[in-house]
Amino acid sequence: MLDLYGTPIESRLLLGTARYPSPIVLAEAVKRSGTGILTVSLRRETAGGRNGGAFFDMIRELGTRVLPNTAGCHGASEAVLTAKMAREVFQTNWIKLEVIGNHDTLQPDVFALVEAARILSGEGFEVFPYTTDDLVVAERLLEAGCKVLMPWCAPIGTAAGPLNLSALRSMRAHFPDIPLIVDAGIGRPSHAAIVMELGFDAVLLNTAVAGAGDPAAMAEAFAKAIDAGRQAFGAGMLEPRDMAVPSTPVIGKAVFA
Ligand SMILES: CC(=O)[C@@H](O)[C@H](O)COP(=O)(O)O
Repeated sequence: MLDLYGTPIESRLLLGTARYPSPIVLAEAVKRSGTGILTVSLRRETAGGRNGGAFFDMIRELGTRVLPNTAGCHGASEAVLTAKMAREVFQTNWIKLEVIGNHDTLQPDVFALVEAARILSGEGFEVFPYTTDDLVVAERLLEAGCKVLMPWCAPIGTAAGPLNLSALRSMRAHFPDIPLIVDAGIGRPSHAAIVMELGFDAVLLNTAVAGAGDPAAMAEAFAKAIDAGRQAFGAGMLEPRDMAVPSTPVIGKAVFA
């Protein structure tokens, strides 16, 4: 079972809660996904014109564990402040730490991310950093106290799928014992299956489900793909070969008259 900061989690799908057509559709998607963790943006919901309090109440009523996030924060101090608000609102030390460094790509500012991770870990938070697939940054985040890493596979909201499989593969190989959750850029269930087949521990996604024609059906499709990818990883997959190998062994030679 997936273990995140000592908490066992059954489902390997973490789901975002933004951009659903309605709260009812969100609730149905959560149910059919079987997810054990929902991520909720503090800044978007409190500043986005909606009534943040009512939205947070609705999320609590779903009864699923919440991983609040600092989406929309652009500096370490803003992210730290938002994390502290999240701790008050959701009574949890978990925080998905997002510090955005570029408006167009929503690429994380990895320098501010490491700084914020160090401050928050020092204050008792259990930090889930949204990061790139860079190994040196990953090392720094672990040194800063993170025990889980959340590398992107493509920029947020692009649905582009894994853009750099080789970087993801080396991340898995370098950190065999650290829970690695692919976060952002997943567009299709097949993308989720691919990263799970590489040995990633879980997937976090939002746009591909919330923006689907039928979000609840898509949530279920993702859950199945994630389970299939995980099972395939555990079952031991064949490596691709250059030369053909007959799938039916042939004994002796056929004689044609
Ligand atoms: C909801 C959330 O936390 C997003 O910032 C996250 O990174 C998901 O990205 P996608 O919307 O691309 O799945």
